[in-house]
Amino acid sequence: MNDIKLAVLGGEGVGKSALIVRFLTRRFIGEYASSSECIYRKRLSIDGRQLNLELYDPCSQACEGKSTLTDQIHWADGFVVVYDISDRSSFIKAKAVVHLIRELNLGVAKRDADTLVFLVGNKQDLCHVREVRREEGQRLAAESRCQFYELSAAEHYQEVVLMFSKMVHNASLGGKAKERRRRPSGSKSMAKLINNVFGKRRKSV
Ligand SMILES: Nc1nc2c(ncn2[C@@H]2O[C@H](COP(=O)(O)OP(=O)(O)OP(=O)(O)O)[C@@H](O)[C@H]2O)c(=O)[nH]1
Repeated sequence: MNDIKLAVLGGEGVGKSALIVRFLTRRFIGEYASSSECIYRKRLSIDGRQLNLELYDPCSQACEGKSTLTDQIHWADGFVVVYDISDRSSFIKAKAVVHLIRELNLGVAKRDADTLVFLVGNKQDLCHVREVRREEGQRLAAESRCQFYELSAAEHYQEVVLMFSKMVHNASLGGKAKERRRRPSGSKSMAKLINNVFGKRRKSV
């Protein structure tokens, strides 16, 4: 069975947990605990194949055992980088995250340059107080070889599911190559790294 590991990254309060919870449970519950990082786990069937999905939701505030962005980037098969369209500072942060992912990819190996990254402008329902134009998101995505989405965890259930499903599908296609790249360092050391980075917090939905 394939294991797919996705990290949802971005600034504080952009709606990372809201997007994950919407995808996994269909619900938008409004308020989400943000004092700890966690990994949500779910078994999925995509194109008739069984997959174990792990979705990493970081902690924006200072918290025990907090992993670094570099650790998160090394752990995941794909990234959803989120900003809030009504908060320009969150777009600047998303841009920095996307650039860092691309820089680290190049540092590891040239063939990793196209690691899967989706750029998501969330809170589209707040477009009356928009601070980031859609074209700016599109431009950053095009420059950084990302797929781009503007959506609302609050109002667009179908779009949120489509976005994550596409990410899981694409990550599953690249999984074998990734597994081959991981093998030389040994699966034990990978498991150890994950435990060191994320501790033992796990959530199943
Ligand atoms: N209007 C609107 N509010 C949203 C949307 N998504 C999330 N929110 C709200 O934004 C706030 C932050 O959402 P979270 O999901 O906790 O954001 P986060 O990025 O996980 O936050 P941290 O873990 O603190 O970094 C909450 O009050 C959510 O209800 C959206 O699509 N539209």
